[in-house]
Parts: sequence; C-alpha cells; structure tokens
Amino acid sequence: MARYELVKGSLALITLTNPPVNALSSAVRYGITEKIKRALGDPKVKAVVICGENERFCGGADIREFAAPMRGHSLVMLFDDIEAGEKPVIAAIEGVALGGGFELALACHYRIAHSKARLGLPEVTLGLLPAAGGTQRLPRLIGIPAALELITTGHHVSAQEALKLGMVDQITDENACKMAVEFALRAVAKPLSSRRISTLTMPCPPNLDALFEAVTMQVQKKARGVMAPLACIQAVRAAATLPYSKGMKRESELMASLFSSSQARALQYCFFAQRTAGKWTLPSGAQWSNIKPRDIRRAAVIGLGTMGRGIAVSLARVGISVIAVETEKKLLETGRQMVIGMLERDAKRRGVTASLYLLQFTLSLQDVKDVDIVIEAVFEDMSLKKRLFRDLSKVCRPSTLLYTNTSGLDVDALAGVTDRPHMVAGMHFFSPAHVMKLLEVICGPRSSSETIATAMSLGKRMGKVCVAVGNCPGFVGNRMVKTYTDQANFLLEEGATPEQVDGALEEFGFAMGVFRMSDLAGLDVGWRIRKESGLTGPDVDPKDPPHRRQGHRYSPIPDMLCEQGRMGQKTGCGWYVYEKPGGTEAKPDPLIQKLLEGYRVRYSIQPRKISSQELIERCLYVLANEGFRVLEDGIAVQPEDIDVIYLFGYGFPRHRGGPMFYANMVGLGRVLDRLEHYHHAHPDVPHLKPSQLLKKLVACGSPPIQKWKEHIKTMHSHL
Ligand SMILES: CCC/C=C/C(=O)SCCNC(=O)CCNC(=O)[C@H](O)C(C)(C)COP(=O)([O-])OP(=O)([O-])OC[C@H]1O[C@@H](n2cnc3c(N)ncnc32)[C@H](O)[C@@H]1OP(=O)([O-])[O-]
Repeated sequence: MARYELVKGSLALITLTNPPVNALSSAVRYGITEKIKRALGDPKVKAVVICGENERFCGGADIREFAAPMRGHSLVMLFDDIEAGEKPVIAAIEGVALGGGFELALACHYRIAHSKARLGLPEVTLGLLPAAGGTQRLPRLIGIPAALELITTGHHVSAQEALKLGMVDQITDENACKMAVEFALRAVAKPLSSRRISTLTMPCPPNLDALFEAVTMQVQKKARGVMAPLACIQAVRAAATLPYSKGMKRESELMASLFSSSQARALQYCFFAQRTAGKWTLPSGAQWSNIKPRDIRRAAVIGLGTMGRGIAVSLARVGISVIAVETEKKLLETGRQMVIGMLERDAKRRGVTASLYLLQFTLSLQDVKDVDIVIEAVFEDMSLKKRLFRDLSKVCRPSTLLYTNTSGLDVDALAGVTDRPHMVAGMHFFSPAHVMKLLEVICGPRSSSETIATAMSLGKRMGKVCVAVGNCPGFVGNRMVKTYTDQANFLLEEGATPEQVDGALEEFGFAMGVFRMSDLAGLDVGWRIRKESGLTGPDVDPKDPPHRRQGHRYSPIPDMLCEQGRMGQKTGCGWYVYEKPGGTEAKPDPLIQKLLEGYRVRYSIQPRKISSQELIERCLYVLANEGFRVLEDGIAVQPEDIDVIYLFGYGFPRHRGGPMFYANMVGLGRVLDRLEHYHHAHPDVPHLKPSQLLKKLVACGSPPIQKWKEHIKTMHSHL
C-alpha cells in the first residue's frame, strides 16, 4: 500500500498506492510507517519525497474504516516521526491533499503542489475534526483566522490560494513529484528546525476572544445544532492557548467526543449515499457502468419561466448551446434579459467570461428541429404539455431526446403522445434550477436506458446530484413532501401555530420550517395543483365536507389563505406577515391566529397543547413512512436515493442523514410504534398507517439501512 524506491542514489520516493484516492487505510498507514522508518534509518538516503499513485496525493483517512474503532498504526505518531526526523521530507501534491492527506503534508518539511491540486481539511463535513494534528499545525502555519475558516467549513482551496495562504511552498504546472525530487536534492543542505510546523510560534492576533466568539456565533447560525464545527473551534482555541503537546491532547479528546456520535454517522452516511445514488440500475440490468450516454451539444428549453431560465443557465454554463423558446414576444424578451443577467453574474463570480454566444432566443418551435435534446419547462398543465410533445414529435429530428421538467405529472402519458415514447423521460429540476443541486431523473415505463443514461450524465455535467426514480404522481420528492405538509396543516387545526411547527423543525435542523418555506415558494403553487387534482375549487364533490376529500381528512386552511390573496412573501403575507410584498422577515400574524381559532370553533375542534416531540414525530415519521411506500412500490431503488433527494432538494439537515436514515437512527421499532399510535388517534389519515415494508423490516429485527435493499429486492421495480 506504499511503494519504496531509491532515486538519484540518495532520495527515498514513497508512493501511496491505494486507488482511487490513496485513502489512509490501516494497510496504507502501516506501509508508510514502515517505509519512513526504512528511509530515516538508511544512511544512503538524504531526503524523502512522498507522493500518491495516479496523480492523486491522498484523499484522507479511509472513511469506510470509521464504522469500527480506529485500529492499527496511529497517524499522529507517524506524522510526529516524519516531522521530527533529521532528513527533509517533501510532500509532492497532485490531485488532492484532503483531511489526513493534507495533515500528512503538514507533517512534511516542504509541500510542492501541482497548480491544479486542491487542498483542505474537510473532516468537519463528516462530523469530525482534523485529529492528526491538523487543528494544531495549520494555525501555526497560516494563522488562526485563516485556519479557523478552513477547518470549520471544510472548504477545499486551489493550489494558488494555498500558496497565497502559505499552505504550500511552491506550485508547478509540471509533474509535482519530479519537481519535489529536484527540490529535495537542494533541501538536503538546509537546516530543518524552522520547517517543523509544530515548533513554530503561534501568530496570535490581539483580539483573540472576540475572534473566537464571532466565529462561534457564525457557526451556530449557519449550522444550528451541529457539533463538529464547534469542536473544531475549541481545538483551534487550544492551539492558540496551549503548548503543542497539550493542544494535541485536547484535539484527541474532542475527536473522541465526535467519533462515534450519531451526527458523524449521519454525515458519513450522506457522503456514501450521494455516491451510491449516482450508480443507477434499471431492472433490465442496464446501469451507469454499461450504458453509454449521448454526447449533448445542442439543447432546446421550452418555456422561459423561472424553471426554464434556470435550466437554460445550467446548460450554457457547461458549454451546451441553448435555443430558448417562448410563445409571446414580451415573455421572450423578459426571459432573455433574465437569462443573460444570470449568466453574466455567474461568470463574474467564477472569474470567467459569460458564454452568451451559446444562447439563442426564439418564438418559433421550428427552430428546435436539429437539437440533441429538448427540455420542456412550460406551465404545469397536462393538456398544454401533451400538445407541446405532439408538436415536438413532428418538429424534431427522429434522434432528438425529449425530457419534461414536470414536478409530478405522468411522464408516460406525455411519452404516449409522441412518435418516440422510448426517447422520453423526466428531468425534474428544483427551483432555482441553476442553484439547486438536485435533479430527479424520471424513468417512464418505456424510457430507454440510453435516454436515462443521457439525462443522468447531462445532470452530472451540470454539477447536479442526480437520482433516477420511477414514474408516479409527485415522483419521490413531491409525493413524500405532501404527507409532511398535510401533517403540518393538521397540527395547526389541532392547536399548533405556524411558528410552533416551524420552530420545532428548525430546532431539528431544517434551515426553514414548512410554513416559512411555503411562504418563500408561494402558496399558489400548491393551490393550483390541488385545484387540478380536484381537491379544491369547482371540481370538488359537493357531498364532501370541507375537511374531507375522497374519504380522507383534508385541511382546507391553505386554500383559505390563497382565497384571501395570502400567497406568501411575494404578496407580503401568507402563513406569516412581512414588512412589504417581497419582504423576507417573517413575523407571526394575529390574523392567522384568528383564522385558526375560527376554523376550530366552526368544526368543533378542541385545541390542545402539542409537544415538540409530537410535532417532529408526526411530520417526520410520516415522511419516512411514505419513503418506505416509495421503496415498496419500486419508485426508488434504495433508501439512499430518497435521502439524497431530501438532502439536496428539500433542505433536510445533513447531520440527520435524510428521512430514511433518521428513521433508522431513531429505531424502526419506535417509528412503527409511534405511527401506530398516531394512526389510531387519526384513522382518517391513511399516510399515518405504517407501511408494509416498515412492518416487514421490524419483523426481521430492524436490519441496518445498508441491508434494507435485500428486503426490497423481491418487490417490483418501476424504474
Ligand atoms: C483520524 C484522522 C483524522 C483524519 C480524518 C480524515 O482524513 S477524514 C477524510 C477526509 N477526506 C475527505 O473528506 C475527502 C473525501 N473525498 C472526496 O471529497 C472526493 O472523493 C475526492 C475529492 C477525493 C475525489 O472526488 P472524485 O469525484 O474524483 O471521486 P469520488 O468522490 O467519486 O470518489 C471515488 C471513490 O473513492 C471513495 N473515497 C473518496 N474518498 C475516500 C476516503 N477518504 N475514504 C474512503 N473512500 C473514499 C469514494 O467513496 C468513491 O468510492 P466508490 O463510489 O467508487 O466505491
């Protein structure tokens, strides 16, 4: 796991050999420890260069080993030995030096990086801290403010930034290993004392307490309830106030408090879940590794509303030429200006030139005849979409793939009106499409594997996290979210206020509770969907009382708000009241309180005090319960897919892992008990009835989430 070569007669070249990222597994740690010992003990060797195979220095400790207590050779001891050695050790950084990998580089006496390399200490994103001396060495090298920023955020920096900050000594466009070898030959004659970072005096700014306080406040605001960033701050504070050896002891104590925490487990699960979701498989056996996606150069986006604009920007940003189509001159012009403005701002932020030459705007559908793909983003109206897909069938060349950005309509019904149903699928972007990372790729029953592979690969190219899902109303994300918002509405009827429900969810870790989120998104979106599906408006069965629809409990309260023009932030009031239309500061509104009181009186509902525990359980267990149904219906292949959708599309707090991981953490038996309890109390809410899969898993002894797939396998897949 580490190769040893003698080069130029006097240099030991140690290469980490653990593809794909040369993670520091216990075998690698053993390998480096042995090879360093050999190099330091060999009188022929005058200097050492450490590099990584396949042009990647090191991606850090092996995260897969974190599931069990750390065993084998200690990184801390290895790094102390490297630093204390009497021979110069040079890190030759290509690709990445992250986490333990960068800590290894910090223990070396010199660091030479390739200009394309990226460096950082991302442990915090895994619920940990850089516990192999990173929190003690980095502040001594680059100062406390810069080290705090890197360690508490986990941001990676480019080689250029690293050079500016003093994290590396030199950058090169050539092979970093070759450069490091030449550098090492010169370094042999130089004294090493000033190169041992642990011995450097800490550069302390005068207002240390104020600095730590400000960073703590910032972290608490950004990552409410997340433990690791606070532990990182404490570790850096120890570096600032204690001698190195005591600081190291503190670093290790803090790491011990994080290592087996549920937050660390959740965050590490998220890391792997994201990668698992990218590896899609269809029942036919077609999968990410055996189907070649089409190469996409020209795309058309139909509809320049909020979604269409974001999609056009996402495409142009990665070099795809875009023909954007609208039906009216005024809409086309507004869309054009918005897209150009968005692309220009984006390019400025990234320090590149906006690729406006890739854009074409037109009122004629005929102009899309030669594109490789079409992404439809018109109004959420089935008959309108069907008309458009029929027209596209006629206009586009036979090889053009057709995608719809519908957020929940039947993708197969659209495929059915075309001359190429196998070349139709869904690409469900989330708003704003150029910002949000999630892309649900909807596989209709007739979508070909190439159609899916192309959507997944194009999404990845646009920087999206893509999840392949089956075709059902609302797909995965919106199908599940309905059960969550329904519960929130029922809780209002029973006695809660919007601020109580939101408070509990925000305390849980959501950046925004369900009602604040609804105000931001606009209440009219859901209203329109409910009207279309006959839940409200003129199509309602006159025999249904206001709080029952299709035999089940229904809350008409959101409809009542919409009827009063309370559409959320854009109208200055919704579930909350705002300083002005478009305002963002949500204040509880006495009118809402009055509306709720009136509603309860009208329907003889005795309000009760509802605990935060009930608010969380009702909203989140019902969400997971629907997730189990999504799995048993074959709409998602594995729980990781659902969790990734919720992490990237719905702001589920990452340190809770996603709704399915959270249910797993709580314990499936407990979730089942509570759902049974709530269903008993509310038999007219079918979503509270425990799903078959949940019951099956509990009956099988509640296997860990990674094993659920074995129990789902037997079920029918809709992908
Ligand atoms: C006690 C000491 C304290 C130190 C703590 C640490 O160092 S904590 C660690 C701090 N370090 C980090 O947080 C860095 C985490 N890693 C990354 O950020 C990225 O992987 C990358 C930027 C290194 C490469 O991006 P990319 O898009 O080119 O590639 P990709 O992302 O698709 O990964 C390819 C494959 O490698 C796998 N794998 C990757 N890293 C690790 C690992 N450390 N371990 C194990 N496996 C790892 C990954 O799962 C995937 O496996 P699959 O699916 O093929 O079976």
